[in-house]
Amino acid sequence: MSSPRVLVYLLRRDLRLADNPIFNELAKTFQQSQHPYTHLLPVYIFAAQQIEVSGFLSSDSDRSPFPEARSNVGGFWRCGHHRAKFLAESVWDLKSSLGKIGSGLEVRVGMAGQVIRDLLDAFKKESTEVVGVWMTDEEGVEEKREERDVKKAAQGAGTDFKLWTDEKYYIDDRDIPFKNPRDLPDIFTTYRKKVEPLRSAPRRVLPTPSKLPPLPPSIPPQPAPFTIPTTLEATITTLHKPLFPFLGLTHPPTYPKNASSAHPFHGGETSGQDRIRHLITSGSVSTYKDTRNGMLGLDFSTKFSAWLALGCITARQIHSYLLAFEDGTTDLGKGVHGYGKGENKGTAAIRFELLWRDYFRLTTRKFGPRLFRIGGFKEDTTMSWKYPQKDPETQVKVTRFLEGTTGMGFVDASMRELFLTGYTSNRLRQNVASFLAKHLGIDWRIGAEWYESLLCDYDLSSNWGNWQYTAGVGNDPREARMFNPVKQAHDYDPQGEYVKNWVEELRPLDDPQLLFQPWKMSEEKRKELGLVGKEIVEQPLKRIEFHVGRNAGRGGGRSGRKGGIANGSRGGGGGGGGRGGYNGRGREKPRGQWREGKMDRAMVMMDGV
Ligand SMILES: Cc1cc2nc3c(=O)[nH]c(=O)nc-3n(C[C@H](O)[C@H](O)[C@H](O)COP(=O)(O)OP(=O)(O)OC[C@H]3O[C@@H](n4cnc5c(N)ncnc54)[C@H](O)[C@@H]3O)c2cc1C
Repeated sequence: MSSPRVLVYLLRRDLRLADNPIFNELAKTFQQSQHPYTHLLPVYIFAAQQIEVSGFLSSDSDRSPFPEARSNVGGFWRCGHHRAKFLAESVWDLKSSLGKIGSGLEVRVGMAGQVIRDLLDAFKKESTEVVGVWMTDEEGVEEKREERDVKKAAQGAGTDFKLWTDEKYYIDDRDIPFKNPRDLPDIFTTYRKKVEPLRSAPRRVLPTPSKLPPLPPSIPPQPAPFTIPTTLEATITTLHKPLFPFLGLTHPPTYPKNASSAHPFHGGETSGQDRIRHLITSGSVSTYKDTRNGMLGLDFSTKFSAWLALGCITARQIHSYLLAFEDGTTDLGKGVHGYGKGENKGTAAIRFELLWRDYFRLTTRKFGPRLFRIGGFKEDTTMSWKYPQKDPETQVKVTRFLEGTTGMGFVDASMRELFLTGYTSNRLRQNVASFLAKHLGIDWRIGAEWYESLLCDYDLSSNWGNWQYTAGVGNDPREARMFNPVKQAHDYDPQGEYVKNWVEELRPLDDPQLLFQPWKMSEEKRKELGLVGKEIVEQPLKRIEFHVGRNAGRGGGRSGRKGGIANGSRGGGGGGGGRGGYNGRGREKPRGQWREGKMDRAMVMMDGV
């Protein structure tokens, strides 16, 4: 038998078998009688700069050679418990799928360049030829550095290196209507118009391989001081070990009795695909536009984001399922509202949102490190931010913001939901970001970093781009936009069900006004509920005088807001018709009035537009 020729495929945020350009190429070449490699080694690395890996140390006396994976501004763990779990599940799901078609997946920890160097050295020692190292590209400063390091390691070992484009976005890179990233329009709508009609924009999905080259006969082990667990459960425990207790919070939110999570999903291509099929067969894709501003339940929005972020599914796969449903070309969804009837406002709205994701990714390509700077893409130095590191009062506010005890019911419920489930809806993300950046005037990057730590669906471009957008330093043409979290709560959570779900101590209250701003409670009520002395009641970080208008609350709640501002509104990133999008109906008249003590007059008080 001839000696093995190994190809290494370093997986990153492309954790899927289907519609994967590299696996597709490997499967195709492997079918040919002559192929340049005999074995394939798929490798996934828990990257030490982004995920704390000290839990993988072989013994308690070992020390990690890497600095702690903490964020720059707030010092938070960069990958918190929810995403660590979702990621481990995604890696293990792919490992299992690869195992079923004659391959497998090796897991490593460390810095990518070093891991590849160690691997190539070890193969060399046992005289195994490695013919190439392949990986897909990602936007982002660290990600680009990783690519350069891996390339250097491969070339240093005399091995070919190839960087592939991961085709997980809606519009294929080859079809973007400009070559130079600098030519990306600074306004989403301008970009959208260049790539419409969206329904015919994506390329076809690639076939799923049914057979891949085998793993090499001998695989070098993970070098000391780390040991790789052999089960999913052990991997999750290992990733979680350094993160507790409670990501550093002194008073972390506790799970309210019977609270329902909007994100009980598991990571991996298998569950991601199941989710797409579920939304088709339940008809949720057709109702999406009316429900997408909901906050409670599983299906008000697609929840595709976490799978998309890790590349477990691709945007064009979603598009292709939608096409089949709209055209009635498969039986999936047969009999369901909208089946075989062409594009409807729900399916069009999903495409529209997926394009936002593409767009934010392209802004990262255009602006590079400006993504993380306080002045944002705009390099705006005119805003005066409050920094917790410089001011103890701001530090206290930040802690209360993170723990969900600001006294602004809508914001607190969302921050608790985020901490406890790893998800919070787009509507809430906009309100939370606006509250931190515009009402409290605090360094918006604290919020972006906390989201990075906690969101299951954390995505570099969507997260930082949206935070910038809402903070007024990014790509929002109306930078003075500001959400009124009280009005938003009345509009989108008229009965206060969402706030009650997550802020348990307020559940006995019936009046939404008190749920949204508990400081409005009478002394008597405070005593009755045992809330005397509690910060959320006695020391709100913000008081907003808001008087409910005649129509407030109409049509809100779980099913979104029929006839309300939701249909024509969208704050930071993620659009709606009001910005010239699909089926926009424009903006509704404000239904309440609000006033705030020291509000910057230059700011426009927005109701969610
Ligand atoms: C401050 C802030 C931070 C955010 N951080 C992230 C993040 O880290 N990762 C992330 O995927 N999204 C982020 N978003 C965007 C959006 O909130 C989520 O994509 C969405 O809530 C995920 O739920 P869903 O999949 O049910 O969305 P749906 O409403 O069902 O939308 C379908 C898909 O469209 C894309 N999408 C929708 N809205 C946006 C948007 N505004 N920007 C970019 N893509 C969008 C997502 O891929 C989403 O899965 C952020 C938004 C804000 C305001």
